[in-house]
Amino acid sequence: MLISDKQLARRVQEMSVQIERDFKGREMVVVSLLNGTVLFLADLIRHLSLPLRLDFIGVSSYGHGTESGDLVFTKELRLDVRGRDVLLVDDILDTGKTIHRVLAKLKALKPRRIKTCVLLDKKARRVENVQADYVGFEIPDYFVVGYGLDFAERYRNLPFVGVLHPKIYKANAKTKSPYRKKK
Ligand SMILES: O=P(O)(O)OC[C@H]1O[C@H](OP(=O)(O)OP(=O)(O)O)[C@H](O)[C@@H]1O
Ligand SMILES: Nc1nc2[nH]cnc2c(=O)[nH]1
Repeated sequence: MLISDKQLARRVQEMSVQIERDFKGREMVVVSLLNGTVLFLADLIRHLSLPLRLDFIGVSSYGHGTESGDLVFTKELRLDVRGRDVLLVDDILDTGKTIHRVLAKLKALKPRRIKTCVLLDKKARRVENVQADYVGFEIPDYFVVGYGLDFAERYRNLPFVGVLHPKIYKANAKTKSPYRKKK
């Protein structure tokens, strides 16, 4: 275990206080990245008493492994963010490729401002020059699972953040993808 459920709860609450202070006075649009943010997002927004609208972008690049690959968009944003204050939420900032691409996509929609919020920041593997405005925890270079984060779609339901033992992903390296085959 790297971060316990109690530590997560305390930090998420602290982050919500910071966000409320910065977004006061205007309705915000929370844009959350699927699938990894489910638990973090649910806990974060229940602490926000500001008016907000919520939408999702589906984006995936890790497939069933532990290395970033091609980025695939699985769901597009539906809310209009033009002129709006946007809070972009993701579970982890690692190479930065996901947030970098999503930010470019969002900026093209002309929001008034975008702030980024991530639960975990793994600086050691950064490839793109991106930083988040709100960070829950900086973590070392481990492949982590739980509290929404998966390995091959498993472990998202763990209430804490844990480090995946290398023997698990090494053993899985030769197994089939959990995804449906394209017809
Ligand atoms: O900074 P990066 O190296 O781009 O990595 C971060 C992204 O990787 C994970 O997504 P994943 O592709 O595993 O999809 P998921 O959210 O459905 O698990 C995670 O949820 C982030 O969005
Ligand atoms: N589950 C999981 N997804 C990631 N995406 C980028 N880094 C990670 C990680 O450490 N764990």
